[in-house]
Amino acid sequence: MLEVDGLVKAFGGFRAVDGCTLRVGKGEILGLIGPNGAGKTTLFNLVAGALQPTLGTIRFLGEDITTLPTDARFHKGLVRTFQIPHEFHNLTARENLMMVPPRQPGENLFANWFAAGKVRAAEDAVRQKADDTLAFLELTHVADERAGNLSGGQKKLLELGRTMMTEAKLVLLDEPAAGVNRTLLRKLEEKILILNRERGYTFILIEHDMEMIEKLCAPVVCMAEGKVLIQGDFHTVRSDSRVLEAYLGETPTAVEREAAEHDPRVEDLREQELHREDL
Ligand SMILES: Nc1ncnc2c1ncn2[C@@H]1O[C@H](COP(=O)(O)OP(=O)(O)OP(=O)(O)O)[C@@H](O)[C@H]1O
Repeated sequence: MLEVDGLVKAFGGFRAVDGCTLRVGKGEILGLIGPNGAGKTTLFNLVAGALQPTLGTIRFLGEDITTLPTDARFHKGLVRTFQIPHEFHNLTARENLMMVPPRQPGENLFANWFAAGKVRAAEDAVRQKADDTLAFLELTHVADERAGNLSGGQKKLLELGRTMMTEAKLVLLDEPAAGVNRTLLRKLEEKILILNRERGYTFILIEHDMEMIEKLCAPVVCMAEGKVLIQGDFHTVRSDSRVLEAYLGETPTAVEREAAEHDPRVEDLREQELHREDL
């Protein structure tokens, strides 16, 4: 579905992404992990079209999209979730979903004037789709609530819902677990799995929460210093010494080592490793 070849993004003399080659197959939920500054978000920005690569190519469904603008990629079904924009906080959850479909007939002045009935029918269809999406996400009870008043987890579900209002094929999720409580996290995971297994969505998911990566993602790709370090199943990647080294830093100073020792992500990796050994 997605083929990234030799991708480089240089900021001045520094390469945030440094020769990335990656394949994402249809129906996968690919987990992208790596320490801070590994280049994950920059890679997302390149794939979504928010940044132009210095070198390399990106193909989506067999088509070279390297120079296509973001909205053209969006129309092809390559969708990145974004935090709900600040100016949308005063809109209700339902209205936030209804804003998504591009080129609504209601936006066209002449269509409004000449075909008011048609516009109303289209708006009714969009409203219905928004209500179906809210029902799927179990957010019907907050349909008329201002988006700004929703909890962190509800906002994440709504962001996922915005991708369901389009014909999304590949969805890029940037840290979906961040700021979400455990209960809503389980719900978010469940919805991602249903969208993947029953509705054919492919996902790339950047995440520091290793539990979520383990539950949802195959394959897992670990990036470090702008490069793909390793790709494989969660257990293979987790137990690869290069991955642990990347999280700890190759030649850490005493202070850095002390900080890394207490990094919750490293503790998380270690804990899971010990748990695996127990088994
Ligand atoms: N616009 C920019 N100009 C200069 N340097 C940048 C720019 N954007 C990112 N970088 C640098 O590129 C590197 C990779 O950043 P990026 O945000 O892609 O990492 P990341 O893997 O997503 O990290 P995190 O997990 O902390 O979000 C970092 O060193 C960052 O400071």
